[in-house]
Amino acid sequence: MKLELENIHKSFGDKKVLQGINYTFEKGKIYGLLGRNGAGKTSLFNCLSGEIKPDNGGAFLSIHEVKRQLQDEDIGYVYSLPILPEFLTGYEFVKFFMDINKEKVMPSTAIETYFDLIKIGQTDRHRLIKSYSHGMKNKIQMLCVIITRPPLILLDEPLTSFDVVVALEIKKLLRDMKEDHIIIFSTHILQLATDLCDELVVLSNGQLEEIPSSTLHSPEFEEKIITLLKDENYD
Ligand SMILES: Nc1ncnc2c1ncn2[C@@H]1O[C@H](COP(=O)(O)OP(=O)(O)OP(=O)(O)O)[C@@H](O)[C@H]1O
Repeated sequence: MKLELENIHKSFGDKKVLQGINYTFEKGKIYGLLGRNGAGKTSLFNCLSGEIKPDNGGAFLSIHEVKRQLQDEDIGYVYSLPILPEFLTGYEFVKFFMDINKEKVMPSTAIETYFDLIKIGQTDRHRLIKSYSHGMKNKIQMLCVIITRPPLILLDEPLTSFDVVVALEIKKLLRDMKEDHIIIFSTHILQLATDLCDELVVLSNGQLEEIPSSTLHSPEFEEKIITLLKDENYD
């Protein structure tokens, strides 16, 4: 399975954010997406998820050599600012989510098991989402991805809001899931990127550039990334 991005452009007014994104992501790998503040990482994710429409270009999923347009249901997106119904309890929301995705939920997995996995305790699962911390809301979003297991998983800066125990758990889970999924996550934390990712791509000046995997664990890695990111043009 491959995700092929072809010539994606996006501008907001005069600001050219994405200027011809061409890249092929493959299943079996976790990709780290790096870029400076305002480089366009969230815009790229939003173009893929259909939140915003690119001005040009498109995204395609190839499964067993059959290529088709990427569709909403192919994507699990964990937003950096979680969007959840605040008037429901965590339990009510997850139950609802499992009900509407009945055909994708593993029948043997109970809702309680999912909450145990993300370490939201008995009392908290029955509290309103509006009272949840940022990290707890992110855990619920992450759970939605875990429940439906879509082929493409986009994670916008999620792990930084998890406590160390959950972050470790989620990292393990992502490593297990990568065999059957394309996982792309954006982060500003270089150590997390090198620790978790098989490939790193940098979004700079509106384009995606791959960092050779040989550099990933080399002593010059940090310096090379900083140099690359410093090249970003600002206007
Ligand atoms: N809806 C919008 N309207 C106007 N400008 C936008 C909109 N969305 C994003 N931008 C602009 O596009 C640029 C890229 O923003 P984006 O959020 O994609 O960057 P990012 O790489 O995710 O940044 P960060 O690392 O700070 O989260 C920024 O200059 C931002 O102000």
